[in-house]
Amino acid sequence: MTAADPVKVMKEEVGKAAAALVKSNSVVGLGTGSTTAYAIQYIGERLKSGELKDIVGVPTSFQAEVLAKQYGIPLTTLDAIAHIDIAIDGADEVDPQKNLIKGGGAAHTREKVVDYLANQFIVVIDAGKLVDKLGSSFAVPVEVIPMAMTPVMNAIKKLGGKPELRMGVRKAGPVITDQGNMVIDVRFDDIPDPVNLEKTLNNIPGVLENGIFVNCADIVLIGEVIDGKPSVRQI
Ligand SMILES: O=C[C@H](O)[C@H](O)[C@H](O)COP(=O)(O)O
Repeated sequence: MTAADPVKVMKEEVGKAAAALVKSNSVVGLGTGSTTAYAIQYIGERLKSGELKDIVGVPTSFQAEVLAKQYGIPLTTLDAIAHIDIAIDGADEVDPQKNLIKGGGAAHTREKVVDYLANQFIVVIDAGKLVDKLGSSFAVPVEVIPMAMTPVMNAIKKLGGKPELRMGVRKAGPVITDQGNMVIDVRFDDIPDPVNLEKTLNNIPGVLENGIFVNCADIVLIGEVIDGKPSVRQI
């Protein structure tokens, strides 16, 4: 028998813990990525068992929509609801102030809309996503409309960033987002002020949204494996 992949174990454990926080009669923001996928699965299982009743989900991506349908979670749109009670979403980096970099799956634009609207935003990560400073291991994803790609890249270079157009895997050419745009991944040697950088990037004409999320995460659930045993702690 092969040993379970510890990262997968952490993701499943933390996804399950987040799913347990969802209450009946609530509107749930459904995030994107491999960690949130477990939360969606366990929300579906709680619905199926009758433990959870009358919830509707607001998906943050085509991936979340497909998974929600697969696990029997009824869906709605932002036009049909007055609020979101809880959103569950992953992250690529989390700093001690609970600022995030998101967008490893190119879904950060819709995620930002849904996660910021939620009364409670729960972030689900494995312990490897914790960093002392944002940008230390992950580039900042920037969604850009295709005709503005070159001027946006030039503007980013002037800010000291190193932009790289995200290319598809098993697809020739760039990654195309759910909105039909492209993603530029930007490496910064240092991000001393994430609040300011988020605004500065979004002010470049042609940028739709970037993956820096500040002042929005309420709880970060961290999946860990300690002495071979999976556990979840929160900050
Ligand atoms: O665009 C994708 C999202 O921001 C994801 O939530 C993020 O990349 C984390 O994904 P994962 O849980 O697969 O590491």
